[in-house]
Amino acid sequence: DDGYRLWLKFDLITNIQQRNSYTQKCQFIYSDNQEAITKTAQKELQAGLSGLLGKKILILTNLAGKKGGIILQVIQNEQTNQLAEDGFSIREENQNIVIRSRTASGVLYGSFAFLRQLQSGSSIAQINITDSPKIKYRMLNHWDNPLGTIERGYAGSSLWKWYELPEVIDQRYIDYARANASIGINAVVLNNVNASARFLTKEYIVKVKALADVFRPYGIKVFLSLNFAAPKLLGGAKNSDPMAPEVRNWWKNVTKEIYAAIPDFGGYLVKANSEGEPGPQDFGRTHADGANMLAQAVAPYKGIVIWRAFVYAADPKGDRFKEAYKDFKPLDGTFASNVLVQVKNGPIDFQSREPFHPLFGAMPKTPLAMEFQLTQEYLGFSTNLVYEAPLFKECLDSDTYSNGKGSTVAKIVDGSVDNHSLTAIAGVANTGSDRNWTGHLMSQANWYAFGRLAWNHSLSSEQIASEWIKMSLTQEPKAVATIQDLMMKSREIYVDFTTPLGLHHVMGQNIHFGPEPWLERSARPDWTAIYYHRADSVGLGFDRTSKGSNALGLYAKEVQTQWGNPDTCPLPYLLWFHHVSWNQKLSSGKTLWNEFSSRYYEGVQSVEWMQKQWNYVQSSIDPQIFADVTGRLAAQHREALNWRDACVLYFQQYSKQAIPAPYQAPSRTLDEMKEIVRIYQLK
Ligand SMILES: CO[C@H]1[C@H](O)[C@@H](O)[C@H](O)O[C@@H]1C(=O)O
Repeated sequence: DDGYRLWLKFDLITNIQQRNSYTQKCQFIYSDNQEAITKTAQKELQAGLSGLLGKKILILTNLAGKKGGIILQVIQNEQTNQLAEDGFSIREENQNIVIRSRTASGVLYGSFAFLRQLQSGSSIAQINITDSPKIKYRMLNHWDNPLGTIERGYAGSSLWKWYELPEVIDQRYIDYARANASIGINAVVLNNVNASARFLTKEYIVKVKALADVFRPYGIKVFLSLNFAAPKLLGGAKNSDPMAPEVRNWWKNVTKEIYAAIPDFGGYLVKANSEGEPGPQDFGRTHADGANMLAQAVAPYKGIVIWRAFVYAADPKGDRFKEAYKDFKPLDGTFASNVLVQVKNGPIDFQSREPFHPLFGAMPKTPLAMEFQLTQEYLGFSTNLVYEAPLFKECLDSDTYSNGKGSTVAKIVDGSVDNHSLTAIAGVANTGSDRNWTGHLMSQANWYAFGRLAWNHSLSSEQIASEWIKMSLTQEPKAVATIQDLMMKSREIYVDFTTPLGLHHVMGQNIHFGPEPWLERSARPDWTAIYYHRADSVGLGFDRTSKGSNALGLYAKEVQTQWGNPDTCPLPYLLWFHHVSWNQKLSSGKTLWNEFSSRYYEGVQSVEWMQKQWNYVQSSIDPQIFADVTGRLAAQHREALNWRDACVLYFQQYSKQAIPAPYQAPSRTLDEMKEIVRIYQLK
């Protein structure tokens, strides 16, 4: 069905003139390279072209001077040496279209890029495209658990059926690999960073190998998240101290076993000393000690270690914003050369809007990987339409000024500012066993956008949306424009009805899709809402200037200037950095209270606007998809009303001011809202 096929639909092109013009140039496929990945490229081209053109396109075994077809060429020459590894060119030469790269993977990406031209109706006359990935490892991180659940997964259960593997190979594994390859994703971490040690057992290594064998012909490397206490849990070691020879040996041996089964295994992803996970600090060692021990174990096989910087200690008087910086910045320059430190886009935790993480630009001697979250933990799960490309771009385009103007986060991550060739970007996957993969059909666009931006972070959100819509939903120009507009506004709309003006972390303790701004008690002080919003009779927001926590001081001077003055700080970041009084006039001309409370109402109205816009495109959309998205928008509207009523009523207790005209006070009371949230969270 339509949802399952993602953006790889390849239905017959109905415009006959256009189809004929393509057919003329796509009469056959030929390759003189027979690597497995090149064969995949041939097969994908054949399937795609045959669907689009409505006739079987043959794969030739002998070119014999034929013209009018597609030639795949893996070759090292002056031209391909100009491209990054896996870069490609697509050119018309001697009346054939040549897709050329230094690597078979490059030819595969070129083939999908070529298909994309046809799928979106672009001209291929005198085609001349060169394209190279800006980042080396373009990864999905699955937070999948061995028993099939997914941490923060909202699209069904895990794709990996561990109990059936290695004997049973589900067709879905192959379809998943195709989808990734089509957007340039070349690495996959199979399991949750809150990791079970069982993935390092013999029993599981053969299962992982089975998946690696499926993914290899699509150019995808497999990684595992590891449990740092595994030597003790599995190996019977006394403890897991990374300086203990017994422990180091254990890792060496298990790594050897993995590489014996999977020679191109990518390496390890590690969450250590974070949220209760074990780590080197348990033994008085540093993150670098832990990472370097593992780096040494994988180095003989050219593996890498990706060490997460998502750490924060329980200090009720401190500022969680600063924790990772405090732990990691001093370690810059002490990591082995095959270690990357993976940093979330923002300093807290995947909120609907965060300033960029202050570690970007602060560790020039260490390659930093970006971690985005595709799964919508704080973006309305799978009932809310939130197109994430603008969120990703906002972070990637932020200037750290670490090495002068233009040292954007993107250029830190792609290695160009500090001259790193080991580079990576990760997206926490939003896939699951649902028929349409992502729960909300429109969330497929987030998977797609992540892949496209991982390849080329300078693409615009608009362009990516338009590509995706044309391949996934419709090519009817008015519908494309309407849906694109709706997607482009969707993230800001979500921010408005949940956490406007830089408010953050006021979601339910358990229901991250709903509000709980009144939350005062939690297992950890820095998990409560009141820790973050700091509402009082004077105003609202977390003072992170030098008069407050001074988290702002972690950024370059230029950034401090941008955000440090409450009168000039852009409104989207205001409450991230300032405690602003309720009556303060903002740059919008309204007082804080009026602007803040109005945003909730405008946000709800905007959801109604999205519903209307979606209705306009009905005739251009597959009926099942149309109905499903219609239903989800209605659910989103219900949730938006909950956010609005809960938040304006709660914060009104502090502002003690009326809801500004023309808006009307909610018809529900604060106690009623608390009861709704309480019941949601009952076990
Ligand atoms: C995997 O655990 C997650 C946790 O579920 C999630 O609420 C938070 O976003 O971050 C953690 C992390 O990124 O480690």
